[in-house]
Amino acid sequence: MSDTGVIWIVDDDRSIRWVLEKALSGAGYETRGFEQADDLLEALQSWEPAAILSDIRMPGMDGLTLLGKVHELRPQVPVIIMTAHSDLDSAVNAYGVGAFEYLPKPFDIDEVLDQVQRAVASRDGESAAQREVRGADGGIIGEAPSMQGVFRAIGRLARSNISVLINGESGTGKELVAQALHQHSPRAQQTFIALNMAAIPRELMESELFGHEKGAFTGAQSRRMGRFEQAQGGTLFLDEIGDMPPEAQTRLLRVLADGEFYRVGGVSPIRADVRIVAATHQDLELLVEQGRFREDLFHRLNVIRIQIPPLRERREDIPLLMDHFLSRAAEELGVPAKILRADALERLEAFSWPGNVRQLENTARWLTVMASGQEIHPQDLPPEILESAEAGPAESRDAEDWESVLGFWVERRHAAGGEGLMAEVEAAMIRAALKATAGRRQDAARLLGWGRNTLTRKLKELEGS
Ligand SMILES: Nc1ncnc2c1ncn2[C@@H]1O[C@H](COP(=O)(O)OP(=O)(O)OP(=O)(O)O)[C@@H](O)[C@H]1O
Repeated sequence: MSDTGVIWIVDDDRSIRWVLEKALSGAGYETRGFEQADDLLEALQSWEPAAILSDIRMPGMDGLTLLGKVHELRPQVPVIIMTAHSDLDSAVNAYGVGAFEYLPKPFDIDEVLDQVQRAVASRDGESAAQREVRGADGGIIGEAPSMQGVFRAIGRLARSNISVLINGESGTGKELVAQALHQHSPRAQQTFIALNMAAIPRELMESELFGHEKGAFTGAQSRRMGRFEQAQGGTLFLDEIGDMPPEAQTRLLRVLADGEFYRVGGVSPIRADVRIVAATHQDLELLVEQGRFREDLFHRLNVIRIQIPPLRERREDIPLLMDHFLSRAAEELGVPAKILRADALERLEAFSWPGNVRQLENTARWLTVMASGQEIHPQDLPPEILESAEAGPAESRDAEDWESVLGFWVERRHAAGGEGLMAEVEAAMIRAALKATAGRRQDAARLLGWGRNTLTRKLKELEGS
């Protein structure tokens, strides 16, 4: 029998059931509440609801087990999983066994209504039970509401091939999100290739992307496959897309429009079956306005946008992330994981993390090596964190202390078995000098005490490395 238009809610928490029932009936749905998954399953033998909203953790049968059983019995019924344990794992687990949506608690009522509406509408389309079963990967940590938005976007995009543009500061996890998009896509079994536009010398960009035929240009001694060809059937992650030179932008646009490309010097077109995920820390709209990025390409890439917030805007994730990285660092080094004292954690939570999660990860490694005891005290923290707390924002800090900061860095690298530090220092100096001179090479060279040719040569070496 059909229970058409009726939304079933299963949650052991009576108040949650009540809130949902009120909201849904206010929106014109009939509802039926269940305290336990078993009762719902029994009713499902004789009735078929329009959709099911299920809690993930309940006494007796949990939400994901219920989900599996619902799909055996009534594969066409969409299920929305609600959970307070809001990480990507449970979301992806839910998608993997065919959930329609994933709703982290505490939820917004409008969002619940929106999802229920879409779940009901989806019944006319593809059956939720036909969703591919995929394993959970975990990996991305985040309980902050802004990260939940990111996870939901990954979940929603799971079955699609559309282009995605990821925005976020350096070290916020753009590549990780791109990988998750790939892993949860129908292309998961194919290749994921990551390419950083800022790291490829301009003159080699086209050949890197599309490959070349033998003799296409001086130095092209043999035919070479480009990244597009390598990623065939899979996903190509184009990081720092804002740094793509104009000629390459034009070619990329043509590939996206035509679905085919030519190797440099090639005459026969090659079909491009590649999903593009692009990322940037820059404001692409602004680059478009300034005429530095093609507007048509921007629109092609910007079908779906995922914005990853900087770590300082999701400080509530710092304890979780720190825990995760401390245990990982300990595992890598084969030592017991250090324990962070509450006062040390407070300092970490107050820090601005300009290098975002990457900086936090490095700090966890550093602490694992450098903190003398098993517990991490505030005084064990790296100087940049201690000093920033004492002296306020980076701008107001005494610029003369760079030598001591450098000293600490060298010590830490030495303790971690580091080598070849000068190359890193030189690269950092070059970047800093170019930043300080707004990219004017002549001025940067003078600042560094080099001739312009030396700087150009060093930059070439850096690009090639
Ligand atoms: N939410 C997260 N949970 C766990 N690890 C994370 C998270 N975000 C980032 N990381 C880790 O931080 C490091 C930096 O992440 P990633 O390389 O994805 O950043 P990015 O934004 O692509 O940086 P860039 O723009 O500099 O290339 C990686 O080691 C990644 O595994």
